[in-house]
Formats: sequence, C-alpha cells, structure tokens
Amino acid sequence: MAQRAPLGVAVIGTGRMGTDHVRRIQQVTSGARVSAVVDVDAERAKAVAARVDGCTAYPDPAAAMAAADVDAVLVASPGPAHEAALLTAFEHDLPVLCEKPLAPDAATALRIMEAEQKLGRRRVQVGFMRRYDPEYAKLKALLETGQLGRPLMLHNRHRNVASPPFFTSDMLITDSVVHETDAARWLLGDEITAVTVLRPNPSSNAPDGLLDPQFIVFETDGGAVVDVEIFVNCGFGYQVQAEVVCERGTARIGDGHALVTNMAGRWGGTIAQDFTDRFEAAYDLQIQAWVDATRRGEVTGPSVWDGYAAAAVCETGVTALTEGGRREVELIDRPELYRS
Ligand SMILES: NC(=O)c1ccc[n+]([C@@H]2O[C@H](COP(=O)([O-])OP(=O)(O)OC[C@H]3O[C@@H](n4cnc5c(N)ncnc54)[C@H](O)[C@@H]3O)[C@@H](O)[C@H]2O)c1
Ligand SMILES: O[C@H]1[C@H](O)[C@@H](O)[C@H](O)[C@@H](O)[C@H]1O
Repeated sequence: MAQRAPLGVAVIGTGRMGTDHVRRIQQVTSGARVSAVVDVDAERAKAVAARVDGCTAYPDPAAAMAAADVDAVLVASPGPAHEAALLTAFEHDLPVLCEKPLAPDAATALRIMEAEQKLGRRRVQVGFMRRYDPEYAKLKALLETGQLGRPLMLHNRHRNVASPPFFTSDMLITDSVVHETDAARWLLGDEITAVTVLRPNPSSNAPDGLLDPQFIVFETDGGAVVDVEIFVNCGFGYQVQAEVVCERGTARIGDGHALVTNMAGRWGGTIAQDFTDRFEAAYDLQIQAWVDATRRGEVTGPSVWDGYAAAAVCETGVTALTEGGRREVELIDRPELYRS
C-alpha cells in the first residue's frame, strides 16, 4: 500500500510553545512534519528552521501559508496575533490548531467565528489541551457514566510557580483561568452564565500591583457552581486540581500521587514545576488527535464556539474583577455550524 505523505505543518510563532510544538511534531507525532516556521523575530524563526530538515523560515504567515509544502497551520503566537493568522489561514483554506486563548476578547472571537462560518465548515481546533489530559479524560468519562449522579459543584485550583514579567491582573483570568472556563463547560456540558471575582490580599511574593491570588465563582445554566483559585506566584510548584461534587459522590484529579517516597522519617512526592511537565501527555495527545483528524479531512476537538464562549466568560470576569459584583455573561445564540 502506498505511504501517504506526512502533513506539512507551518508553525506560526516560535517562542516557548511554538518551539516545543515543533519538537513534538518532529519527534513525537506520527503523520506530520514541520515544513515552515514564522516569527516576527526573523532570527528566532531561522534558528528553529535550521534544526529541522526541509523546514523554511518565513517572515510572515501569508508567505508560509502559500507554500506548496504547507497543508496545515499551528498558531502559537500571542493571543492578540491569533485573529490575523486565522483569517490568513481561512484565505488559504487551511486547517488550523490555534493555541489558547482563541482571542483576547469576545468581539474578536466573534469576528473569527463569522469568518469560519463563511467557509461553511469548521477549520479550527482551539488548543484547550486539558481535554486531552488523561486525568481530565478519566474524570469526563466517569461523569458521563452517570454513576455519581448530577454534578452540583466543581472546585478548581490553578497554581503557577511564578508569573512572567508581562503578566497583568486581568491575565490571571484571560490567560490562566481561560483553561478552567473551558474545562468547566466541557466537564459539565453547561454554559457559564455569571461570574463573581473575589480579591484576597495579594501575596507579598507577587509583583507590586498584581492582584494574585484571585478566587472566581462561575454559575452555569445547568445550575452548578464552579470555583477557581488562581494563584500564579505560589512559589512551590505547578498544580492544577479539580474536584467534582455530585449527588452520589465526588471525583478528584491533579493530586500528583503517581510516585510516593518514604525516606528519613518522611513520606512525599514531587510537584511539577511547569505546564510543559504537568501537561506533557495532554499536548502530545492533542497534536496527534489534530494531525489524525486533519489527515482524515475532519475537524474535531474544541471549536471556535468554545473559544468564543471562553473569551466572553473571561471578558465578563475582567469586568467583575475591576468593577466588582456578580456579572452576567452574554452569549449570542450558538450558530448551526457549532451545534453538533
Ligand atoms: N496550552 C497551554 O498550556 C499554553 C501554555 C503556554 C502558552 N500558551 C499559549 O501559546 C501561545 C504562545 O505562548 P508562548 O508562551 O509560546 O509565548 P512566547 O512569547 O514565548 O512566544 C510567542 C512567539 O510569537 C512571536 N510572535 C509575536 N507576534 C507574532 C506574529 N504576529 N506572527 C508570528 N509570530 C509572532 C514572538 O516573537 C514569540 O517568538 C499563546 O497563545 C499562549 O497563551 C498555551
Ligand atoms: O499561558 C500559560 C498556560 O496557559 C498555562 O497552562 C497556565 O497554567 C498559565 O497560568 C498561563 O499563563
């Protein structure tokens, strides 16, 4: 049987995530190769391309997407640059995996959704990779069996060792809690209808002026309540935990008890230090699922609707953070393209 050629992927943005995805596609993923890279920092793109056989560095996304050996696009530039890259990919009718967040606000996400609807079919998978994490997947599968009964509450903890220098108080919501926003919608099968944000005294380990930690409460249209502790300067490790409380029991993930040691009168284990460690399997499975679906001519996984809903919830969260109070989320009706 004739071997099919690997999918040629253009990676837009060769920073931390983009470079890691280039390595992943080249070394971990089957059925794909990186044929192009793009970065506004031309030297960075060239340095990445030089390490990959048959990969060309381009100065702008349009040039890369016009290349004959590019079949699909992975967008790993910062959130505000996603719209331009996605619209260019649509012009070339190329399938895209777009890192989270889809867009920095709901209006931008809506423009992307309108452009995708004009194509008449889905082209984009949004990089909400927690859906591919084996622990999250087990939790979702358990909830779907119905054994635990109806979910009533979902408690989340999201802790980072330290925030990057450019991090703002809004970004605790738009860049970090955007993950819990999608995870909650996906696990519960509900839309988030209202957001309240509480502001504990900031940690003295947080940079001056950064409102860190924050405690966020979501209400859903299914009547569940979701809380999220976001703490991006916790100092000790990278922790993402979730516990669903249902009518007949609870289920919890993220305790990191894979290896427990006993030594010198103490027991314990290690805590991951960053997301590339904690979510390595999720990133691998996400990219493989995207490549496999693309090669079948399908688009699966989190959609532009999911990216839009998350953006709308986060935007409402930023209003709740700055102005206080309980804020209701406004969503448009879900378009036909995103209903099945
Ligand atoms: N899924 C996750 O867990 C996860 C983790 C980290 C980051 N991310 C997301 O990945 C994306 C990239 O994050 P990062 O941490 O790699 O950022 P980064 O700053 O390390 O890298 C971004 C790169 O994009 C380049 N760039 C900026 N504007 C561009 C443009 N218009 N066209 C092409 N390149 C451009 C920059 O020069 C830089 O090299 C963001 O959307 C971020 O939210 C996701
Ligand atoms: O961009 C990163 C990434 O999305 C991580 O998964 C999250 O834990 C961080 O808080 C965020 O800044």
